[in-house]
Amino acid sequence: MPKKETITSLQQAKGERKITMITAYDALFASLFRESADMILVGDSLNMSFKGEPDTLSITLEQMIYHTQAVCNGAPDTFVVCDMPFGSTNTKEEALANAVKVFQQTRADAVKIEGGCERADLVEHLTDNAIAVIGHVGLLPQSVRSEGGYKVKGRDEESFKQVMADAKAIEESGAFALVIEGVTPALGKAVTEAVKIPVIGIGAGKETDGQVLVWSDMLGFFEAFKPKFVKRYLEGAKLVKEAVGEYAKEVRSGIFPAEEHTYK
Ligand SMILES: Nc1nc(=O)c2c([nH]1)NC[C@@H]1CN(c3ccc(C(=O)N[C@@H](CCC(=O)O)C(=O)O)cc3)CN21
Ligand SMILES: CC(C)C(=O)C(=O)O
Ligand SMILES: [Mg+2]
Repeated sequence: MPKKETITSLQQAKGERKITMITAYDALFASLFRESADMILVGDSLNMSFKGEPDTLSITLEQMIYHTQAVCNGAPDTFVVCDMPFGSTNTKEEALANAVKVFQQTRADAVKIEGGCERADLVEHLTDNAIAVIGHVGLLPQSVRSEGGYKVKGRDEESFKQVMADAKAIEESGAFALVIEGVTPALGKAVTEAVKIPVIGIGAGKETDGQVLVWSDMLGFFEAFKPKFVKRYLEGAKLVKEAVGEYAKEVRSGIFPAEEHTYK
């Protein structure tokens, strides 16, 4: 098993090697990812692909903590990041209290917070109080209702400049890394060059310091979700359906259970 990444080793990776991040929501899959991924993100995307909700907004801090505990159990030697859910970081005080809860109730190494300039003070309050923070700029899934959809950033000058300012403000606030989501490759590159902290992209082109994907998307389990930035490395849904179909057929025909599956 590779050695657990540290904040220092992740920061030293910038310009030297690409950082690989994948989400996980449970111990079993986390244990399968630990040998390949540098970091595991317990993403609030689990509200969609695990719970089946239409967006990420309704997941609670308690649910995030439960899944983070599971992931830490499955990947004890992997750097684990817990997404701070919608509504858990509205004020500095609330954000710190909730991040402390995450650190006390799980073995997460860091938390991730969506937002730019408007959250910079809040992120600084956390980093001042020994909470390791990853920022998240660009397309912000927790703003889907206020923005009226998932909108790629950087196609116009205004959003390009805004995301650049967001990234710099979050770096200033002491975040040790940044996730950038749903931006043009030019903006992904510009942000990566503008900050000293590692920038991990999702739908942000190939010039970032690393990549993150949602496990159920890249393994082809989440059939309904196939935005442009997802590459399928496995046809999970197809394989699972075939296997369960085979099982059902064998039960119905009496092939399963066979002699070797039966107690003597
Ligand atoms: N399973 C899963 N995977 C994710 O990557 C993910 C989640 N859930 N939930 C939280 C957010 C939501 N994400 C999303 C959701 C939709 C689009 C989307 O519809 N993208 C359009 C872009 C439209 C445009 O060009 O402006 C696309 O067609 O790719 C993108 C990211 C990414 N995150
Ligand atoms: C898409 C990634 C970056 C995320 O925030 C999540 O999985 O919730
Ligand atoms: Mg998230």
